[in-house]
This record gives sequence, C-alpha cells and structure tokens, in this order.
Amino acid sequence: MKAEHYVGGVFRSDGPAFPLIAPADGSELGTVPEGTREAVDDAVTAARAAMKGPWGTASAEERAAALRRVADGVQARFEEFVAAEVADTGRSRAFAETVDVPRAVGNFRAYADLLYGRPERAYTTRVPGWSAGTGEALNYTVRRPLGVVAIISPWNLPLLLSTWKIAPALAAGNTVVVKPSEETPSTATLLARVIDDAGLPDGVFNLVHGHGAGAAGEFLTGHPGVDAIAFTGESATGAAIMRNAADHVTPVSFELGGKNPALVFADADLDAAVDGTVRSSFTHSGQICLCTERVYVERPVFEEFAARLGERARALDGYGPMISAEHRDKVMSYYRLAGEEGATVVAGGGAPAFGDARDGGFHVEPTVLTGLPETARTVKEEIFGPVCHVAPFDTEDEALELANDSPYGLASTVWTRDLSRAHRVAPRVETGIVWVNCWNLRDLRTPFGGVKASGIGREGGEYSLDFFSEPVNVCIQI
Ligand SMILES: NC(=O)c1ccc[n+]([C@@H]2O[C@H](COP(=O)([O-])OP(=O)(O)OC[C@H]3O[C@@H](n4cnc5c(N)ncnc54)[C@H](O)[C@@H]3O)[C@@H](O)[C@H]2O)c1
Ligand SMILES: N/C(=C\C=C\C=O)C(=O)O
Repeated sequence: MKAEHYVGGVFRSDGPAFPLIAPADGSELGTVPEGTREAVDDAVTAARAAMKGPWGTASAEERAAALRRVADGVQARFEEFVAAEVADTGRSRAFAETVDVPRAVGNFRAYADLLYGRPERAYTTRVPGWSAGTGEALNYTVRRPLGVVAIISPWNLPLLLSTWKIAPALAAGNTVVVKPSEETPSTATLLARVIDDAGLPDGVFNLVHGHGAGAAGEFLTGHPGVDAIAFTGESATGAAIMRNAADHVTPVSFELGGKNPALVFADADLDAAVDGTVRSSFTHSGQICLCTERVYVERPVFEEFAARLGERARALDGYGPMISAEHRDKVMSYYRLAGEEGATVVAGGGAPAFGDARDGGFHVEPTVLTGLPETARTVKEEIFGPVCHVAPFDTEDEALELANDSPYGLASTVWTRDLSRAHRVAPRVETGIVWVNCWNLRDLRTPFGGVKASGIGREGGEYSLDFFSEPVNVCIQI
C-alpha cells in the first residue's frame, strides 16, 4: 500500500518519505510522504477554491447523492479497506470486517439520509413593542457551511474516525483537508481513491499525510485559511491545537482522551457484567477511547467479579498488538508503575512470548489489577492498552464519587438489574456517554462526546451538522 497525498484532485508524494511499520510483526509495509507546509497550503487553497465552485452551491440532495456514491465506493472495495486497516493497525480481520469498514459506509449513508428533505427551521413573529419597527415579521433560519474544515484523526480507528467527521462536514456543504495519523495512512489513501472515482469536484476532499507537532498537523491547525478544526486524539494534543488555533479564533470540535469507569452493582447479571467488561476493557487490546480502565464493583460481588475477569483475561488469545513499539513501551511502563504503586496483578502484567513472528510485533498481555489507592497514577492516567483496575465500593453515592473523581469524562458503563437505580445513577455519572447493561452500542444520531478533559462539543446526527454549519437568521418585515 503506497500512501499518497491527494490535493485538488491530484495524487502526489512530495515530501520526505518515512517508513510505515506493521504492528503485528515489526516489518516495513511501505513509506509515507511527510506533508510539507507547502502541501498543506496547496490543500487549503484547493479547498477554498472548491467552495467557490459547484460544491459551494450544490443542493442538499446533490451532496447526499455524492455521499451515497462514496459509501457505495467504499463498499465496492470492502476487501481492500479491510486488508489495509488490518495491515496498518495489526487488528483482527473480524474487527475490520464487522466494525471499521461497515461503520465507514454507515457514516456516509447516515449523513446522506439525514440531509434528505431536512426542514429548515422557521418561525413567524408578531413584532412586540420593544423591537425596532412594527407589524409582523417572518423569521427563518438557514444554515451556511463553515467553509474549509481541517480534520485530524488518530491511529486507533483510522477509517471509522476520519469518516465520522468527513461525512458530516461534506454533508453540511464544507470542503475538507484531512490529516490522518502518521501510524495509519493506508485507508485514508484508499478513501481518496474512492472519492476521486466518485467524481466529487476537485478540492472538496484533500488529504495530506505526516506527523503532528511541528509538521503537517500543526501547519494545518495554524493555517489562517482553515475555518474549523475537528480533531480526535489525546487531550494534551487537543490543548496544543487549541493554542495553535487561538490567534484565528478557529472553532473546534474535540474528541479526546478518557479513563472510563464501569460500575457493577451486586444486583447485576454477573455473567453479563463480566462478558461486557471483557469486551469494554480488551476489545482492540484496549486501544479504543471508549474502553474501560477503571472498574468499581459493589463489595458483595467484588472478589468473585475480579477473579472471573482475571480468568477471562488470562484465557484471551489472538489479541492484537499495540500500534507501535513506542506505545507498547508506554503501556509496559504503566505495568511496571502499577507494581511499584502496590497493585495486585490478577492477570497479565507483562509481554507475551508467542514463539512466532508475532514476537517481532508490539503485543502486551491483557491485564487485570486490584489493590491500588484511588490516588495511584495507574488509576488516574489514561494508559490506552488492555488493562483495567478493579476496586470495591459499598454505596451508590460512593460508586458515583469514585467514577467521577477523574480529569476525564468520556464514557461509562453501569451494570444493574434495578431499573430505578439505572435511571437514578446514569445521569449522575460525569461522562458524555453512559451505557447501561451494554457497551459501545451506537445509534449514529445520538450525541457522542466527552466532558472535562475528554472533549469539546458533540458529534453525531444533527449535533455534527450543527457544528459543521452556521445558523443564519433571516428576518423579513411583512
Ligand atoms: N474521544 C474519542 O472519540 C477518541 C477516539 C479515539 C482516540 N481518542 C484518543 O486519542 C488518543 C490516541 O490517539 P493518538 O495517539 O493518535 O493521539 P494523538 O493526539 O497523538 O494524535 C492524533 C492525531 O493528531 C496529530 N497531532 C499530534 N500532535 C499534533 C499537533 N501538535 N498539532 C496537530 N496535530 C497533531 C497526529 O499526527 C494524529 O493524526 C488517546 O488519548 C485516545 O483516548 C479519543
Ligand atoms: N466516535 C466513535 C467511536 C470512538 C472510539 C474511540 O476510540 C463512534 O462510534 O462514533
């Protein structure tokens, strides 16, 4: 897979090339062009020009039809997208086939459907005495696209998360410059080919590869020609982007880090809670922002739950690697830190020795810890690997206090059979998303996003279309 930029409808590879490494076995997959400041400037210029072209005056139906052509194009190259995502991330084919690529198709289709026949919001007003003028007025609100949107996406769900922003940004009538993670450039390049074949006007979709700080990512977010930034990544990166964009007062939509809690009450279906927490802690080896890293269990079932979770973690096989040697080393440093902070290791805590090619990759063991104080760094800091810490609680209020004592607030799970408790507790968990007796069940129309250091704004359905457009009130004196 050859990663290429795509600027103004032209594929190009200018810029020093850097190697693309396979997380599964450490082999070199190919090279990636490092986007220069000039390439970024060319992309923003092409995107601005496209806003002045046919795309800038396209109807909602025409934009919806374009999104459907892209969805069909991804579907038609399904296997290529699966192979590219598996190669770049080291994840299982099953995950790419059932999550990554279907969600990319779904993202484009969801926003095409949302656009169709979308009513503009209108109000009629009897002008009250305190307004200038008299008589009646008709007020209606139209939505105008923001213009050129910078989209920066992470390596953990490369295609899913980039299209989660690309689709609504285009649906709302914007043009985009996308900078995917330097770790996972392949599906973004494939998407450019699909969009090129789908006949979107040149400059509507632009792709520039490269690193972030001091490189393509930073050139893009500090570019004066960018009208909005939609970013997904670490909270610290979000802060850096905010600083870089501050001089231009660029609006931002941020999906950032997390340290997601699970609350398991004694009345829960324990089989379901264990199964659900195995999924929420170890899916994609914990490299999903929604993954659980803190589990709080009501004391009567704490010992049983921790033992069963540890047993399941030990039994996991076929799990994927960390995205890079650097990230593997980061996760392993937290495994060591947990020991230094006094953790009891119920399962895992090290790196596996498979005795095959995987030993050249970046695997770590699925890990379950107990016994740490809430002040431990292992309990407070995002690790972003297959690891969770399990601790007991005695009352509902204590459970909420433990769950909410975090600088993050992205997602949480609550396991209980008590309907009243579910409705009482869920709204009090300080996260943007609360799943009850489930995890990562997604309706793309719902608000998705985090509070505190986990993000700014919400994406999903109308929430995305609202961020990617400006409401304009038109008031006509009758
Ligand atoms: N909330 C969510 O929906 C969500 C989803 C996925 C991942 N994440 C978070 O993302 C992180 C893992 O992803 P990551 O390691 O790729 O994150 P990261 O912040 O290191 O990088 C994300 C993207 O930002 C770019 N970037 C880095 N520094 C930049 C800068 N100074 N200016 C502009 N761009 C810059 C990178 O090149 C990459 O494309 C975790 O913290 C995870 O929680 C959050
Ligand atoms: N944004 C979404 C998932 C984010 C996962 C984070 O790693 C989604 O499901 O829409």
